[in-house]
Amino acid sequence: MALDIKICGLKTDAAVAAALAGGASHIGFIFFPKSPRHITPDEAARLRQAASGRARAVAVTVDADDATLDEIVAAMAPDMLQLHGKETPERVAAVKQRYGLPVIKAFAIREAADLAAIEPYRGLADRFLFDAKPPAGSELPGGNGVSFDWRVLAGLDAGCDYMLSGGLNAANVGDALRLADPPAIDISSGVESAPGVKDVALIENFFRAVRVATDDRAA
Ligand SMILES: O=C(O)c1ccccc1NCC(=O)[C@H](O)[C@H](O)COP(=O)(O)O
Repeated sequence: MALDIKICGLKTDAAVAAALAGGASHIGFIFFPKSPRHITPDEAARLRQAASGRARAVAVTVDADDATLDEIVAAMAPDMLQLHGKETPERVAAVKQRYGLPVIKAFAIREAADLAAIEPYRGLADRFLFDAKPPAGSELPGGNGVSFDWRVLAGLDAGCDYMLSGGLNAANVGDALRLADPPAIDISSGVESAPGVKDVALIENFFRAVRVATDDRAA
């Protein structure tokens, strides 16, 4: 099965183009004002055009209310919504019903026991995203460049569809793929030269590293 790759926190045409050229299956746009990757729905609407028919545009929000989601969905017509806050199963169900869009629900993971949190969301979220717990003092629930022990994911059942996220970069993605064998991966700060500043060369380098690792897996 092909590995899905999401490049998240895109803010420029050059970064979107590099993600698409590398073969991203998903591109993520952040709607969280405290994030250095935050953009407006109108900016996302323009940026996502290049991805039409090539990659899924994901709107990433944190405990967003209906009015905020209404504005995002109306402006940029995302292919998926990523809920990266403390959204309850009931909220996930309500969001799915209101917009008729697939939902990625994010969870913060440090140890195997943290995976129990997904149980009430099975059958509701279309895909899970496993990110590291934010470091103390961080105002961001994601995009912190911190990883967790990927080996805890190896125990998940085969039917569990998820993205491995948190602290990935070109140097460690091979280990992540080998240890967890995930169906999908997600990266943000590992392809940045500074917080919120995507670097085309780092994006290219990341895809190169993924190709090397996946070729090794297939061999
Ligand atoms: O990236 C952000 O700034 C962000 C802010 C608020 C909520 C979610 C956010 N990112 C979500 C993602 O999907 C990131 O790609 C994920 O957390 C991994 O980030 P990184 O560890 O930097 O690769």
